[in-house]
Amino acid sequence: MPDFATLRSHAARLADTPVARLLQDEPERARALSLRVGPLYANFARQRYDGAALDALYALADDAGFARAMRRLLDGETVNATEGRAALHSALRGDASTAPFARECSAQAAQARVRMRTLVEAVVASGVTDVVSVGIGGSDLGPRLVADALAQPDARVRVHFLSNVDGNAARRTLAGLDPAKTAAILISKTFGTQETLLNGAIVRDWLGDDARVYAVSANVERAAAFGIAPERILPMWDWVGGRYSLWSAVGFPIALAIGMDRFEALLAGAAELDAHAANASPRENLAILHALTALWNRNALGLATQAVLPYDERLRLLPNYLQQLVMESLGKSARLDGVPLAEDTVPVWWGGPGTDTQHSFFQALHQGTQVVPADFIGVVRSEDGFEGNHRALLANLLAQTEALANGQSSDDPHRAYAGNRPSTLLLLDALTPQSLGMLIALYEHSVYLQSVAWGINAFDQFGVELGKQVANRLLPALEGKAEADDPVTRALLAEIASRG
Ligand SMILES: O=P(O)(O)OC[C@H]1O[C@H](O)[C@H](O)[C@@H](O)[C@@H]1O
Repeated sequence: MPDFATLRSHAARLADTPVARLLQDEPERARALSLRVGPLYANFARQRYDGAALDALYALADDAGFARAMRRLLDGETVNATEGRAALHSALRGDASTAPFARECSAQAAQARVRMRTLVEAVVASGVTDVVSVGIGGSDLGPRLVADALAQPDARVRVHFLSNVDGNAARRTLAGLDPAKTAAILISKTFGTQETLLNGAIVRDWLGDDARVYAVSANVERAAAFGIAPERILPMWDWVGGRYSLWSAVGFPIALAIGMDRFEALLAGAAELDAHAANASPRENLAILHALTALWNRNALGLATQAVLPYDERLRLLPNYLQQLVMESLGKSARLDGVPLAEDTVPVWWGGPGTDTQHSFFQALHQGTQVVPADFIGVVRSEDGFEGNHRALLANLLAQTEALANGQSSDDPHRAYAGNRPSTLLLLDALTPQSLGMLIALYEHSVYLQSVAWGINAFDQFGVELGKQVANRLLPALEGKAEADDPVTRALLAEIASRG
């Protein structure tokens, strides 16, 4: 087990040394704690570690076997041990491995992309103006984020996303669409997800024409049984985790929204980050420093939440996407060997876009009793045509990271800012398919390395099963055909029945 106690002793030693002091004492800090990978720059100078603490963190990376673990991932070894599977999202976007299984998977992914390109062209050529993408969780959040971030005003088809089982979501999504000019894609790795099957049936019936219904699934039989013709089903595989799947045919809506070439540029950006994460030495490795910073804030400083604050409207869905990526991957309390963990794992991830959130929850970030470490994300060139706005956006981004770190003293406690609130700044040269691919892949690898340090499986999600099972048992109770076992649920069902 990596040595978290040593990290805590460094945190105790630094308890009275705020970030502002570290910056004063280490004139090179701003430069020394920055890294660049292509268009992605990162600055960690406002984190609360010093050189000795960083040495301890890199020693932990070594003890935990980060480099070996990265190889195991990319080579397609069974990193998802509880389900006996690989997690080869890297094979969806490049050739990061010479291992035969990983190469075979890359080849399958490339073949699927050829089919996907043909289907994208067919949909665009068919005169369809709108596409409804039906999926949830990993079959929704990634495509939704990327399609929204890279949306083009002159796109030939508009893509809409439908996830929630609440019928209001279907009603709102379909309102204003013309069934004769709309296609649907049902995305579900298992093709057994309640929300997607119910919403998929609504959209299929509303369309009234099966010829415009497509599917992406690892379960072709179930998709076919739903009435979707095999030539309109794109594949998924059990060696890809749902929340790591936007690089596969799950990205079909992305390719429809931004074009297949730009979708492939997104993959190329992620592949570049894969190569960096696998090959850069630990001290030059952005995925490693990002992961170590997360471990420092969680296990050395004991900080229980983490904010993600994109200063770019186009990245407004990044916090939602990262909530699943990070919290479904790392929200575990048993180690791979089944032993309960002695350390805390994932903090609560939350956030929202700046500058909006400055006017909502930033008060608490500056003066609340909980210190919340934050990832700020900015874009140097906005290309939105409003330069004055963009300068204001960047000024706010820089100001917030500075104010949180440095604080400001005052004789009036109500007007004092304690400062010493850590943040990382991630800066993209521009928001392009390539840079966005890199950014997402950075988070994927950081999450994986954190799981390695904790000895947990980042690729299962058994925690979501129980609620689904209980919901299925309660369906007949809601129809009045059965009784619930739980006394509170029974009382609630009676209340609902009396008002329904
Ligand atoms: O793609 P599907 O099989 O429909 O799964 C959709 C989602 O539902 C599950 O409950 C999991 O929590 C997610 O990891 C998954 O992405």
